[in-house]
Amino acid sequence: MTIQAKICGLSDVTAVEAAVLNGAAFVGFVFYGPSPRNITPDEAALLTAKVPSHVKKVGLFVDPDEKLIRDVLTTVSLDWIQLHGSESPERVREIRDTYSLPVIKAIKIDSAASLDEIARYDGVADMLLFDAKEPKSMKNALPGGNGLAFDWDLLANATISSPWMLAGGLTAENIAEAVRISGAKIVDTSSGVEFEPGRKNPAAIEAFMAAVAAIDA
Ligand SMILES: O=C(O)c1ccccc1NCC(=O)[C@H](O)[C@H](O)COP(=O)(O)O
Repeated sequence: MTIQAKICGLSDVTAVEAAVLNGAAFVGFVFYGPSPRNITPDEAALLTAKVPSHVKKVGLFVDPDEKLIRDVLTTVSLDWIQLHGSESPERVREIRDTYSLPVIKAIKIDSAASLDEIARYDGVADMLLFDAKEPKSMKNALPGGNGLAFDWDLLANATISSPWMLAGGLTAENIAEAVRISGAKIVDTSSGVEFEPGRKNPAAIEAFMAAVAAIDA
C-alpha cells in the first residue's frame, strides 16, 4: 500500500511545486497570525491556483472565528479544513456543517492519557492528525508545527476508527521508522522540510517524498 503524504506550511511557489511534482497527496497552508508560516488569503489564492485537483488543499486554522474562515474560503478554494487548536467536538461539527468541507482535527500527544481525546473526535472529524503536544518549557512554542516527535509506540495499539495522519518532527531520515512503529498510512511534515521556520527547502521536500515512496507498507 502506498503511503500518502502532506507537506504543510507552504508559503512560496517553489515549495508548492516541489510538493506537487514529488507526489504529495495534500498541501497545507497556515492561517494563524503568530506562525512564521502564516500567509494571507490572497497569497494562498496565488499559491493554490496551479495545484492539480488530485492534490488536496488544506487550510490550517487555530481556534478560528467565523470571519477568518469566511475571509479565507471566499478567496481560496480549499478541499479540507485542519483545526489545530483547542476546538471542541461541537465546534468541529459546527465548522464542518457550516462550510461543507471535511475537517482534520489535530490531537496533541504527550502521553498515553492523550489518547483519551481520540474517542471525543472519532466520527466527528473526517480525519484525525496526531502531533506532539507543545512542551510548556519550550520558548516560543506554537500550538503545532514545532518539529517535535512523540512516542510513536503510543499509536501502535490505539483504537482509531477515523482515517488519521501522523505528524510531528517527521523527516526523510525518520519517516520509515515512524510508519513502521505507528502503522500510519498518511504522514504530514512541515519543520522537517525547512531551512528554518517558514522557509521550505525544496530538496528536503524531494528527499522526504522519496523516503515515503520507498516505504514498503
Ligand atoms: O506550522 C505552524 O506554524 C503551525 C502553527 C500552529 C498550529 C499548527 C501548525 N503546524 C502544524 C503542521 O504544520 C502540521 O500539521 C504538522 O503538525 C507538522 O509539524 P512539524 O513537522 O513537527 O513541524
